[in-house]
Amino acid sequence: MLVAVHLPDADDLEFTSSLEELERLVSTLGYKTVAKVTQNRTHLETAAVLGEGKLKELGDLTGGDGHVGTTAPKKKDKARLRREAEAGGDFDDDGDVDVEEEDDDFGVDGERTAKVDLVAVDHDLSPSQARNLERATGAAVLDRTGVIIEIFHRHAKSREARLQVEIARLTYTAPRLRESPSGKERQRGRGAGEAALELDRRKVRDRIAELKEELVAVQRDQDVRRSHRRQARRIALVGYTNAGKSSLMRALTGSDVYVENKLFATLDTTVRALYPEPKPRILVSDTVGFIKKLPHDLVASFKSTLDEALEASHLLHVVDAADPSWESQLAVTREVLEEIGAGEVPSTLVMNKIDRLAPEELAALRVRLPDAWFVSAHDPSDVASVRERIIGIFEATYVESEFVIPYDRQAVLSEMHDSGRVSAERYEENGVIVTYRAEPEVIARFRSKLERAR
Ligand SMILES: Nc1nc2c(ncn2[C@@H]2O[C@H](COP(=O)(O)OP(=O)(O)OP(=O)(O)O)[C@@H](O)[C@H]2O)c(=O)[nH]1
Ligand SMILES: [Mg+2]
Repeated sequence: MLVAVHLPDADDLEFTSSLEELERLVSTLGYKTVAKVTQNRTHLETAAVLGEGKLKELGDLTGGDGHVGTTAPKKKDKARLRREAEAGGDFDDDGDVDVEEEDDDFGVDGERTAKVDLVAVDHDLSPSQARNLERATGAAVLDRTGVIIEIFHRHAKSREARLQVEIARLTYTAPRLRESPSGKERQRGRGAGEAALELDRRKVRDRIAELKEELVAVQRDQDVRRSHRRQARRIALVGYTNAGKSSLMRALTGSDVYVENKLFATLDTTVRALYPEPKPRILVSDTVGFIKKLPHDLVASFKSTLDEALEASHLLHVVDAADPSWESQLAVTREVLEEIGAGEVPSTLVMNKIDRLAPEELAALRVRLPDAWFVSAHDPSDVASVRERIIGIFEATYVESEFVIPYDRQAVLSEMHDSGRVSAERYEENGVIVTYRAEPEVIARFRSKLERAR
């Protein structure tokens, strides 16, 4: 069940697309949305976001009693416990959790026929709002941040990503611990509860510190690995989630990175060489997608997941041109890039999925964005032209120079072929005269190499 309040500062498109995005986010978690409860209001209600009447309506739909009672929530906490148990929660070693029956025949017209597993709210909830909503609905409640953290938690694969997500998750859960005592604490009775809570909070703090240390170690290892790749020329694909970065990566590198029509299909950076390989080769990084209202702790985790990519000399900013909210997605991506210190890296807009646009829409966009590349990642000839243009980006920095390479130093000539473009070779008495185009640093490197040999 999705819940959102249409506040006066959001226009209709923003409101619906945000809600649709939330729907896609929960579907990434494996939930099917059965209904959306929305309300026009000037502000969010302090107690439980929705007004009293709407809250009652929501309770009817979810099988809860629809108000923020004062009694200790007994039954309702099971949902939370179960979720935490499923998610491998760190605080509840109480494995003895009742699993409530699941029932699929939910009356969309709002009859009280079945329970829902999750109420996802498209606003940031305070711990007490979340708590109150859980009481009123009898279901587990997550806000957008909680949903996103949960996705990362379930899907992060690399050691580094998992550490970062765990830190974000604990930081998110810690304040919520205060107002929602876990089963373990309740068993200990009232007085003990307080002490146990203190203990739990301290445990969380210690654990966060521990994880941060581990993270530093993992990152040190990666720095070493990265420095081996440093000479390579690199570009990074960045952009909003589901824009088509991985699809483009696959097509450009002939690799089989994961592509899926779901949000946050990619959570780790992968690096592959452009294929067929130009000389010198160019590395392409595929990165995690951005999303609006990205939880702050995850921004930090994005930063480090993205660090590698940000060492790229050029960013291809991939945009889903067929998404009605592409403009705000573009703005969000730029903001986050700015925030993680990548605002200055040169970038090119790649308007993707143009196969989904009507010809006149495409024409209008071309006029608006004269410098952007317009492509479909599914069209091989578009991909080929992206490849050529990527090579072009690097060759644009080339300068031309002439070298004399003695006959006993022909190995240097073959190295030169590997790191730039040899445009002419003339065999003379004292060696091969080579007209060479490459990056200025590369030219300088060969100069000093040949000087030294003399
Ligand atoms: N029609 C069309 N669909 C595309 C195109 N490029 C990608 N898609 C589809 O868009 C969906 C998302 O593609 P991905 O490549 O996984 O997107 P991503 O940017 O890597 O997404 P995240 O990893 O979730 O951030 C998939 O269903 C793709 O098949 C395109 O040019 N045209
Ligand atoms: Mg991807």
